[in-house]
Amino acid sequence: MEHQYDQNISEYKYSVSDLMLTKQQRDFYEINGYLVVPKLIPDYLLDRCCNRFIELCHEKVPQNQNITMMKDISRIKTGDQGEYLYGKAQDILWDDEFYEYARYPKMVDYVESFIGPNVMGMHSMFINKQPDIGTNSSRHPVHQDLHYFPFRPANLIVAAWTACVPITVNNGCLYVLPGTHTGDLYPHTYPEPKDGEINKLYHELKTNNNNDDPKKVFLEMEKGDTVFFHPLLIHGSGINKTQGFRKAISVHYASSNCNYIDVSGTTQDNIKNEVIDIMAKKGIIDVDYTFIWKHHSRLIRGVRANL
Ligand SMILES: O=C(O)CCC(=O)C(=O)O
Ligand SMILES: [Fe+2]
Repeated sequence: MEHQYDQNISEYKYSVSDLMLTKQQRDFYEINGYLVVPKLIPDYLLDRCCNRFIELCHEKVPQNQNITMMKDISRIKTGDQGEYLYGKAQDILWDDEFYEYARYPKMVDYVESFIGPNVMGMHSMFINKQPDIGTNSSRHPVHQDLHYFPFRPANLIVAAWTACVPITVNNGCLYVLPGTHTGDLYPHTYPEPKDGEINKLYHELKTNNNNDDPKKVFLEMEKGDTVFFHPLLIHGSGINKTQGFRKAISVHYASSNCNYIDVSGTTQDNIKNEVIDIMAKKGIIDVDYTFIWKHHSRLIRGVRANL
């Protein structure tokens, strides 16, 4: 199929083509920095991902798959096990079940509309937000994803995030600040301890005046609904006030035509050093930040260029 890539000749800045997007959807993304597509991913595929996550909570993770199982900080202390202990599976692109999500053709068609034909999966996770036990650790503080990424340009990066169960304000849905993708990348750091316990690497926007921002939009979603969002969009998620598990799966895609950048001396220095320290503790030493990203990413469609 011939696709029209009109990046240079159109007024569009944050999307490269109309392959999957109606004019209305494309305009919405350009203005707001996110787009919800209802019922994009079929239930059977999400059920398989949920089952795989539960399996991984109880079994040894295969060595060849790169997956990191992350425990919720509050649950480590309570001695909980299984789904109550693990809040996240990270770097899931080499697992057959999760990969079916990441490569789901209709979703990648949308991704291609935002970033073009050479699609890399850069960052991936299955998120299991457990019931909060009063420590606030189930919240995800307000942030911009670009803080974590040592590659540019930002406009050739897009996240896909899919609800695996019905997600509401009550169980900690995503919230977004529409239009913030047109701004800068801001400094991030750990939230104040008074705000409760916080999981490793969950940095927060430093100038956090956004909590009472009237523009905060809560994205309540049905199972299978998928939100695409720009890496500068300010977003986060609240605590899970229910007794159920709020499950979601996400992949952050980038065009392989992006380039790695050295983030030393920038606002991203803190996250870079923290990730390198974590790697060193795992015995992976003398690697730079971009090596880690090269190692975790996977080509999904098109050709691998620079990343
Ligand atoms: O699922 C959440 O609560 C937050 C996820 C998130 O920030 C992301 O996928 O970029
Ligand atoms: Fe995020």
